[in-house]
Amino acid sequence: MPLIETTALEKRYDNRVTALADLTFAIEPGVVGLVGVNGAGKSTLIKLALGLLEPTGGQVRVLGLDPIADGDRVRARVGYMPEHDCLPPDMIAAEFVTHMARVSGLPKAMARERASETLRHVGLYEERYRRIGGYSTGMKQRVKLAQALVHDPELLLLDEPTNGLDPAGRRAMLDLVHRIGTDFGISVVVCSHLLGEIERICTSLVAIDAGRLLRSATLDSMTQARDMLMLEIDENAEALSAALTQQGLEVRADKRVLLVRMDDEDVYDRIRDTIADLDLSLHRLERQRHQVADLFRDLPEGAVHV
Ligand SMILES: Nc1ncnc2c1ncn2[C@@H]1O[C@H](COP(=O)(O)OP(=O)(O)OP(=O)(O)O)[C@@H](O)[C@H]1O
Repeated sequence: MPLIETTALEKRYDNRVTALADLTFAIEPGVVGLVGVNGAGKSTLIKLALGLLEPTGGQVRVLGLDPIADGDRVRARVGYMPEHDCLPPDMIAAEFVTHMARVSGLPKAMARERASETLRHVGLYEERYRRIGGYSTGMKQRVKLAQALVHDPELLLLDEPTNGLDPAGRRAMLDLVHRIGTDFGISVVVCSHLLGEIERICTSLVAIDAGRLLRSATLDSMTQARDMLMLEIDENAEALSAALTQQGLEVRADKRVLLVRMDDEDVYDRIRDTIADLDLSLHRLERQRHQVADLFRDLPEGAVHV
């Protein structure tokens, strides 16, 4: 079952601002990056998925449920980390996370135990009895993450979890998110306006711009299908290009350099055999792995920050 599935989803604010339009996609379990520049509609999508907002058109399903009609069931199975600072500065972290566990319906003793455990997972065990107001930005982000995790959800929705952090803090937060996905087996949707930052921890990506879908695909399908073999030969590149094209391979030629799409591993053998048949001498052969960011460069300028 998809984690989140939308069909022609639309959200207009005050009948004026169209935050999302005709958005149709389905994402499978894993760590999913939701990318788009500020204002693209990421937070709106998350709020629709939580049932905090109602669509003005189309529909959204979360774990197969309608977030408006089945709001309680969705909230029981989903954890949410909001983008902006929303923590009570005078509360002690352990008390706050325990309280959030109680709000989710856990009995008192279990809520306390889960709060300690969750604060340990996010790296705040030693500091758990300190006032939140005295925490650094990185520690506050971790408390927000802990309260989202405390009721042991199946799906975490994280709105810009690296907001306000320095580069080391951003890396640490993303490593933590990655571990939640791999070690605890919890699916995660992580919003970011920086594709390059989150691609390394994601199993799939959904990119939106001005409320519309740009792309939705798994990382594997994005990278593998786009790998190319770069080969350089001393002479007669045109003959080699023609022979490979005739075999159905996709070839781009630029003087002595050819780029051949790697559809499968036997492309290596076919190139080797063709070079031998034509009696050419190969100067260089290299596999060019495409960075995910490369695949977004052909999109409208500024649509996604890579
Ligand atoms: N409550 C609101 N009333 C009116 N317009 C809104 C409201 N909330 C968001 N918008 C508008 O909807 C659009 C999408 O906003 P949204 O916050 O979903 O984008 P975002 O991708 O999450 O960006 P950011 O990371 O800056 O929050 C923007 O044009 C924004 O100004």
